[in-house]
Amino acid sequence: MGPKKKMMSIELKSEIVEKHEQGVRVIDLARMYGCSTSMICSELKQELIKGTTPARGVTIISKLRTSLHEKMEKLLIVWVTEKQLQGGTLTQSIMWEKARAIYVMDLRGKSVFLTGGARGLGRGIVEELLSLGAKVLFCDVNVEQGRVTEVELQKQYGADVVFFQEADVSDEEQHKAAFAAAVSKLGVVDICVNNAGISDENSWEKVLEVNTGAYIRGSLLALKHMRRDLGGCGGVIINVASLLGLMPMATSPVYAASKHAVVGFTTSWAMSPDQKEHGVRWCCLCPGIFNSELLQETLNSNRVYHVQDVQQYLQDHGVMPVSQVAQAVIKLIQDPDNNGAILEVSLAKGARYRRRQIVDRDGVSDLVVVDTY
Ligand SMILES: NC(=O)c1ccc[n+]([C@@H]2O[C@H](COP(=O)([O-])OP(=O)(O)OC[C@H]3O[C@@H](n4cnc5c(N)ncnc54)[C@H](O)[C@@H]3O)[C@@H](O)[C@H]2O)c1
Ligand SMILES: CCCCC/C=C\C=C\[C@H](O)C/C=C\C/C=C\CCCC(=O)O
Repeated sequence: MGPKKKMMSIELKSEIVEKHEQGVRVIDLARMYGCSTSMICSELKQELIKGTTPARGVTIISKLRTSLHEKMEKLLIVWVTEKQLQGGTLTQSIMWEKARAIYVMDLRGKSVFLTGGARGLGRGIVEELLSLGAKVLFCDVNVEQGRVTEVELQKQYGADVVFFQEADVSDEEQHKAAFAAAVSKLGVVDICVNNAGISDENSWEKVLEVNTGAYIRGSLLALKHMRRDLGGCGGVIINVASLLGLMPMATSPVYAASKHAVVGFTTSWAMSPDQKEHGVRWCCLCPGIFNSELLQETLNSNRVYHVQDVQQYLQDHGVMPVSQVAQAVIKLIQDPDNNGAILEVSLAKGARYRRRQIVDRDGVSDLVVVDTY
């Protein structure tokens, strides 16, 4: 016979639920009440789904309003009152801007692990994060460039806020060691950006290893570290895919396959019924072509088919600067309500959330498209 399950009184259960709503972590509740974290999780879950009716659904949703939401509303009211006392003019759009500024995730002191930060978009994202007060450990296979970038950024932002770690993310041990270095240097990883990518139609195994395999491994490493129900602090996982994760392109079948896989993986994890307990938010970035070394190297090689079509396209349409795409990553990170989001970025239309497709499980032809976020 296995160990007897510890019984909990209704009073004790509601005390636990109340403490959890006030922000006490699952692991601390387990310590406080002398039981396992899984027992606490199952009590919290049962409480949430027990006897759900439309009216109760509304109550549950209003319970999900965190103390953070309330704190933000209070800050906004104080700000509006002060403005009115000073006789300032307040338009709806000014208030909206301020509400957004209060609402977005504050990056000061947040810790980030990013892959492929030596140059290109990775470096651009690191710079944006540092300018907003975050601390970053980035890894890269290009040691020489990684060190140069580290020195330049340390000079600008401080020696204790940005670190480089050599790692080829297609190598499991190196990738894990780089993530562990981030935890050890920064204390915790709040945000994980999987960005390192390559484009080479002559080498499909390598492309899948770097663009897909390492993204899956990196996401799972981050999830395990961040999961609130396992004692972590929650967090955000951003996977840099591509417009070619959403559409086909004759130039790049392998690359497109590698990026479609990332979108499928990320958006599927975002749908986990346990997502609220994990406290981990999943998002995809899908940019069009931007001006990085990867683009230049690809255009000067035989790594894509019909390269002259790409050159023509770029001549006709132009190309985005890295900074525009890096700022879109910040938008994704800062919006606290966008779990499962796909943010497209293009020169023609800027950064736009992709409208969500609700696909009937009997088939995908009758799409229902809904606006979200
Ligand atoms: N450039 C574009 O037009 C474009 C468009 C959409 C999406 N993307 C994606 O954006 C991401 C960044 O691309 P970029 O244009 O800045 O490329 P980039 O080549 O300029 O920078 C990528 C960085 O990743 C590093 N890297 C590559 N393989 C690695 C590995 N195995 N381990 C560790 N580091 C590795 C490189 O050394 C480099 O520093 C990629 O995932 C790419 O697929 C690029
Ligand atoms: C298209 C192959 C060019 C190869 C350049 C190297 C890597 C870049 C890969 C990108 O992920 C490609 C992304 C999108 C290309 C697709 C459509 C272009 C639309 C561009 C726009 O509106 O900005």
